[in-house]
Amino acid sequence: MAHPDSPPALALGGIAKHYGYVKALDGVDFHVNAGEIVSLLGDNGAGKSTLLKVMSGAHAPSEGTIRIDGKLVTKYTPSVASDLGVEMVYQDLALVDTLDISTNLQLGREPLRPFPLSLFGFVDFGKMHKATRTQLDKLGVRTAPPERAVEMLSGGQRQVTAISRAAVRLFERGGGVILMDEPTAALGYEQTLMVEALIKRMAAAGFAIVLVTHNLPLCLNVSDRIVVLNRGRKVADVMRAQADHNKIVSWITGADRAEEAVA
Ligand SMILES: Nc1ncnc2c1ncn2[C@@H]1O[C@H](COP(=O)(O)OP(=O)(O)OP(=O)(O)O)[C@@H](O)[C@H]1O
Repeated sequence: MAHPDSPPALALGGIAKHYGYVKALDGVDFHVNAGEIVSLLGDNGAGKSTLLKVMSGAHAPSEGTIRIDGKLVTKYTPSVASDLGVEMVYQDLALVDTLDISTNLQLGREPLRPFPLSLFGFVDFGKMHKATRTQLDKLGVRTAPPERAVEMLSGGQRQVTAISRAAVRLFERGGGVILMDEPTAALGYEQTLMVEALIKRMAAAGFAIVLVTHNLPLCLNVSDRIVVLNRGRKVADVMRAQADHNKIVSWITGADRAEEAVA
């Protein structure tokens, strides 16, 4: 867990986002601390993806501030986010199917062989697979051998690989924020448990985790805190213990005077 005096790993202040006449977000404050799992919930069109895209640098907010580890960031883009330790795990996973797990994890950072061994191929696959195995061991991930092609993996194994890839990058810098968009969409029961366990291990390792999901059981199982958006406004921001299934549904649907729940 973060030191109580540490600033949040990621903090958004007064975020508004307009798409033409559509006000997708309206004055949203949001933060996540190191070691914390925050679920972001809301009905279709509530603004979850838009807020996640603001956090990842993919969308510039129309108004508001972004702070990483307490520092105000201007000109926030996906590459600035990545440099500052904010990694997004996309719903479509963005893995290269024809390549193995190792290459997907190390893409762009593959260990190279020195001359004259490079005459037999530039990439040192032995070293790369070994490094991947060590990294996956650190994450407690044992799904498939690093040599296996991603196209041979199950949905759950692919999801775990995508999350591991973000985690491996962040491990190298000693922490950071992982943003996940529907990590268990289209996964079976066992696979969801596998992803759930990985999310918890990563938070225990000190990562800050933001989870956009429609999966209430997942949210209730893993979250430390739950944030609900309704028509672009934050209507609840509560610790897990203060939420249950019925309350969450009423915040999502707006059936409650939910502003009372905003901390
Ligand atoms: N690129 C865009 N151009 C115009 N309007 C957009 C765009 N992206 C989102 N919107 C609008 O902004 C609002 C919020 O959309 P957003 O995708 O953030 O919601 P969401 O909570 O992620 O919904 P879902 O659960 O369906 O993915 C919606 O009214 C949506 O139609």
